[in-house]
Amino acid sequence: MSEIELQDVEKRYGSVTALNGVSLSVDRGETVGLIGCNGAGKTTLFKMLVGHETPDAGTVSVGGLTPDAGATLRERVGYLPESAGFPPSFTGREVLTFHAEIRGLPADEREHRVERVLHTVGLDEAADRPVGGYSNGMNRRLGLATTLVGDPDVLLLDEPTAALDPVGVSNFHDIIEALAEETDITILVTSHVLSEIERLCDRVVILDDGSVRVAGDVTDLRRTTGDAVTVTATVEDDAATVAERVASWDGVTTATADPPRLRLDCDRDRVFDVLDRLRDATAVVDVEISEPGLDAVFRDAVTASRGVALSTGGERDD
Ligand SMILES: Nc1ncnc2c1ncn2[C@@H]1O[C@H](COP(=O)(O)OP(=O)(O)OP(=O)(O)O)[C@@H](O)[C@H]1O
Repeated sequence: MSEIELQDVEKRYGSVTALNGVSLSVDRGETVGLIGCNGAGKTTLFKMLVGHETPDAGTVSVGGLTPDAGATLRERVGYLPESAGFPPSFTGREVLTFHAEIRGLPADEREHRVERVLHTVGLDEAADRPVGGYSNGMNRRLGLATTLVGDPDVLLLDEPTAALDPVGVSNFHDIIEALAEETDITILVTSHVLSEIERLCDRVVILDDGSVRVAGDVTDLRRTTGDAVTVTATVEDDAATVAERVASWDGVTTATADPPRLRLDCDRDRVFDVLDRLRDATAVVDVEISEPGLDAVFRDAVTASRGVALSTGGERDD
């Protein structure tokens, strides 16, 4: 049986339809990414899974519980909202002990559980410092620890790494990957950084305007973007002139220049012929071949649902 099951879920706020017939099934132990533009309905869906909202129509079940199960549901679900603040004078350990208490952990288990989650998120050494002095990354990891202290079956992470520096992002990813690998916790994560979803998730769900547009295995979805690969090369000759010449070659779909870089979209089975020709035509300093990522899948899904092309990466519409 699925850990999370939504059937034709609708949620309205006045005249705004936040969720419009969402059906979704997530198995225990899966890590699923939820992506969509601002206002697509991601946070509303999370709030429903943790029982902060109830559906106007349709059904929601998490581990067999419905959103109106209240505290019983919240014991099973750890929810890390987009922003979570803590009293600055509390130490990390005090924050977690408080969360352990409100989650109803017996007093004799609290200390051990707090110690364990401090270790999981790498805050052992900072445990007794006031959180007012924590970095953004440490704050986010403490937020994650507050969700883990109740030993949840389901973890909901809403843009968990927004505003973190690259080291903070990488530390956070390592923790999530370890959790996914070493436990059977079910993880749902939203992000506007699609490479993050590609790294962390087995499956992805694309929401737009309150509806699921695409859902599937990350690798399979990337394959649906066709047989194109992108070659990025640094060339010694003027890249714009080279791009003009290369644009008409067999196997090249588009050629653009951002001197000294050249960017070519090529047919996958012709890419090495194109590279050989390129090397004959100009001195190539370095070259990189990349496959289309989730950003292409996302753009196609949203473009198809709206009937208009997104102008840029398309992750945000604000
Ligand atoms: N409490 C509320 N009252 C009124 N409208 C709301 C409320 N919560 C959400 N909405 C509206 O529902 C829609 C979906 O919002 P939601 O926050 O779920 O989107 P989101 O995908 O999480 O967006 P973001 O990426 O910006 O966080 C938006 O149009 C939003 O304005």
